[in-house]
Amino acid sequence: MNAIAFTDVTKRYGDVLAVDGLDLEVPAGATVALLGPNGAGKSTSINMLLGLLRPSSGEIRVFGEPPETAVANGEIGAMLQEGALIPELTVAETVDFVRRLYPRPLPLEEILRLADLTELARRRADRLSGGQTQRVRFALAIAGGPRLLLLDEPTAAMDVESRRTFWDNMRAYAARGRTILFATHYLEEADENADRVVVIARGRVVADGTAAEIKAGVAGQAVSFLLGEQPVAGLDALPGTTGVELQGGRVTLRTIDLDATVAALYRKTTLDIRDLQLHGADLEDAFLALTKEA
Ligand SMILES: Nc1ncnc2c1ncn2[C@@H]1O[C@H](COP(=O)(O)OP(=O)(O)OP(=O)(O)O)[C@@H](O)[C@H]1O
Repeated sequence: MNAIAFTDVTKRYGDVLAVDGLDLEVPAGATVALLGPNGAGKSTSINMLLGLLRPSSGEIRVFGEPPETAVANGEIGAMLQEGALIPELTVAETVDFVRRLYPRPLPLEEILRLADLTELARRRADRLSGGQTQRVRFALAIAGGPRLLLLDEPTAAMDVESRRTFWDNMRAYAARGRTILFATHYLEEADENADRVVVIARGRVVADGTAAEIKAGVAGQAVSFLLGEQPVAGLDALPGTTGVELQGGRVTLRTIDLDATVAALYRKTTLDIRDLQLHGADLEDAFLALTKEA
């Protein structure tokens, strides 16, 4: 069953086309990163999934239902970009207050444990650090035991240590078979924490797959080697090769098929090749190539 299905969804704000014919299906149990530059349409898509915005056209379903129904049934939890806590309440009081609003909440102790807040349970909300506040917001997002968890740039204000803890907590929740969609512009976060990365730019999906598939789909791979005085003529005809560069005796072949290029280099030439190095595209190269203005 699909947790999320967007079918040809468009969202306009006046003249601005924020989401442009978005088609996206996320099966139940997946952890998906929505990766895109500023203004790509990530927050708009998440707000539509929560029923906070209506699409201008197209259809959205969450577990087969309209978003409003899924929200009313406590199926969706969300951590959005803003949202203040009530300063006078303790962490435990805050979480307990919110969990009681849901039809099938998780037990309080379990929520505190999943969000790494057990030791801070009696701390007042206005005495928390930024990273601790984010953990409370995560706790509120999972309080109802949602089948679908939406996180809009959840680590934006966190330091390195808080981020690590946050993603550990997120993965522990995902491991219970829950579906997670998170928006980010951090490539490493998408790479490390999602089993699928959907790259969006200008309101459309421009790539969709595992991080490895997205990297492999971009012509950013290369092989380089030392050739000494031997001639470079003919190397541009090797399979997959898109360019040849020569610098200080080192030849670099750019390729869209690293395996084929390297195999042909050994099998189809008689060159004496030294110090062969392979250069894979990284996700950053792929992301920049995919999202740059057409
Ligand atoms: N309420 C609004 N009124 C008019 N335009 C809007 C509104 N909200 C968003 N937009 C525009 O819609 C486009 C998509 O914005 P959105 O916030 O969904 O992108 P995003 O991918 O979440 O960006 P960011 O990473 O910066 O949060 C942008 O061009 C933005 O300026």
